[in-house]
Amino acid sequence: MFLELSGLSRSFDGTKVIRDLTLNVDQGEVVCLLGSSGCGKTTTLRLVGGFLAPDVGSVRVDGVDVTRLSPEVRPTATVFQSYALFPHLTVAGNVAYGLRFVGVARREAEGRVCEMLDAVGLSDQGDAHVDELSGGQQQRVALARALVVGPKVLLLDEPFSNLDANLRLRMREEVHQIQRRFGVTMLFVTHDREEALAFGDRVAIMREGSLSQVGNPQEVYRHPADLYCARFLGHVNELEVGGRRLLFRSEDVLLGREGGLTGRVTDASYLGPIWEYRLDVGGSEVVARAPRQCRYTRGDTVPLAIAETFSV
Ligand SMILES: Nc1ncnc2c1ncn2[C@@H]1O[C@H](COP(=O)(O)OP(=O)(O)OP(=O)(O)O)[C@@H](O)[C@H]1O
Repeated sequence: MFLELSGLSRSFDGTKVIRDLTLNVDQGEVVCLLGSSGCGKTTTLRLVGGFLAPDVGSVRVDGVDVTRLSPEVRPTATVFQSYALFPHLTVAGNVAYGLRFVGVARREAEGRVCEMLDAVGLSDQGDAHVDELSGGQQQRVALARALVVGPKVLLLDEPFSNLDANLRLRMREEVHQIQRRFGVTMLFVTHDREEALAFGDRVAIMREGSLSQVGNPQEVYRHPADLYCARFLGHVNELEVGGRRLLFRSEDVLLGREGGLTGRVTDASYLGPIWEYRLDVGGSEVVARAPRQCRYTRGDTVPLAIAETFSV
């Protein structure tokens, strides 16, 4: 394994925040660390980046134990939520900054800065000051600054959280392209389930300082380890049918299809590409997501079938 987190634990003021966390990441793989606020995602990233030391456990990168190394000498680079750019330096100055500590000759440094600015689409902004840039551009500078040192592992802490929804999607795609181009191994922190599913080769679901499930997006979504993981990734319907408890996703409810069940529509919300319905099915609430063409209104009685269930 390329990045190995083994049995990491860390307490603050006597409270255990990270509990015996183990995670292995392949070379070139993107793993998204997904969890609710306060579950320990940033602390985990700081342990990997060297900004914090674990009480117990180790971090290895490419076979080397880096647990006691400081951030500057670790083969990792971090993109923080706040970008942490230097306002008094130009775009190129910010990108070049990291190279000062790794003893790269001036000419080579200039070449690498140019290459990185090109990779993030900022070739013509090298002389600009960072406070003249938009949020998305600042994000690109932060990414270029992290990549310029040629890290073996790139750590990203909610890098898109300050961007609006459209830019967020665009930056996600751009970072994905850059990741593929450089083949860099990534640990990516987010609390956004869609972002984790779309971005990660694997998703690691974190809860109260440890990992509840690690798997590829389809695995964690379709075969959740437990109800917590299932609910974290989307709405879970629970229905007693013939003495059995069925668990199923809202998009697996087929409205208008004869399946032995009937529901009464209690609410309908238009979400753009789809409608979301709430139905009363024999006294239980069922949430259904259906294409635009599938149109019902409150009070309608609708036959329904369930396409797929899952168990935990
Ligand atoms: N330096 C610190 N001193 C004391 N407590 C800390 C410190 N850093 C983190 N914590 C606590 O550890 C817990 C986990 O924090 P962490 O920032 O890792 O969570 P998170 O999952 O990244 O949350 P968010 O999504 O809100 O950023 C929280 O209860 C936090 O208050």
